[in-house]
Amino acid sequence: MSLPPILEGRGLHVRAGSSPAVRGVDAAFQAGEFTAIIGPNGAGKSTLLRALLGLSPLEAGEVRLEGRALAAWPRAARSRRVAYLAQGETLPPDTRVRDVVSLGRGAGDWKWGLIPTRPWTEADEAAVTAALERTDTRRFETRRVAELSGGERQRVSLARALAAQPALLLLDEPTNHLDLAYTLDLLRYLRCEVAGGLGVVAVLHDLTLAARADRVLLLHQGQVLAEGTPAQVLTPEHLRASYGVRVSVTEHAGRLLIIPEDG
Ligand SMILES: Nc1ncnc2c1ncn2[C@@H]1O[C@H](COP(=O)(O)OP(=O)(O)OP(=O)(O)O)[C@@H](O)[C@H]1O
Repeated sequence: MSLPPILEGRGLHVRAGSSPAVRGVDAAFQAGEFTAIIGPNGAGKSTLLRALLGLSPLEAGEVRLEGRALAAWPRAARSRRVAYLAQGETLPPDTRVRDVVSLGRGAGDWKWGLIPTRPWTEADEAAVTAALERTDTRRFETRRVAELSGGERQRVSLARALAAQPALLLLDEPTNHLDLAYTLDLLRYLRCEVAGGLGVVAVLHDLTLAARADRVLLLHQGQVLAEGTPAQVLTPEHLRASYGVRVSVTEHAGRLLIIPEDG
């Protein structure tokens, strides 16, 4: 019997500006599963993530978190279950790294934006330390954000999201700014967390990375063009239809390689 989804969107229609950006998408995300969302620029990937988080108003459809309508969840409880790392997230430049990561523990827990609604505990401290360690950011935890490189900031953003100890982690292009070593580290880390039960949904542009997910959702013009295992989705036909590029797909050492033939 399959597990119920942590987060589920049914019949989602979302407008961005004056045009429809997501058109009739169904998507469900489980614990212990790594889903890659792929598709060309403007396909609606970020808009879909934002809609699933309740950050973009729905024109039609419904999002349910653990079986309950998203709108019925208090904001703080919702952000403890589902953490989000936005594309190009900007962090407060004068804030120290550890304090930024600590924000992940209390998202939405501030009354009138000023007064914490619950005391800071040892469990909070331990979760922050663990998130710093897992992202290899603890060694500069006392530095200010303004003193970090783009890749280091990206890892601090990830640490902030992880500090919430969510059931599901939504990441929008998390490998932006990361060098090859940290990209592979991130992937290894995510795989390890997924094995421990975390659900991960990542918007990825690198199809070779997407090929290492459990499941791939290919968006094209706001609709799901294909969904399934990497081998089912990452076919020359699907990639030609969505990206307009001819590719060949081969297997090397048990992994799919996508090689563009044009150009
Ligand atoms: N604020 C906005 N106002 C108007 N149109 C928007 C807005 N945000 C997004 N769009 C449009 O909605 C569509 C989907 O955008 P979205 O950012 O979801 O795509 P994406 O697949 O994440 O793209 P990318 O790979 O370039 O990040 C695009 O056509 C985009 O131009």
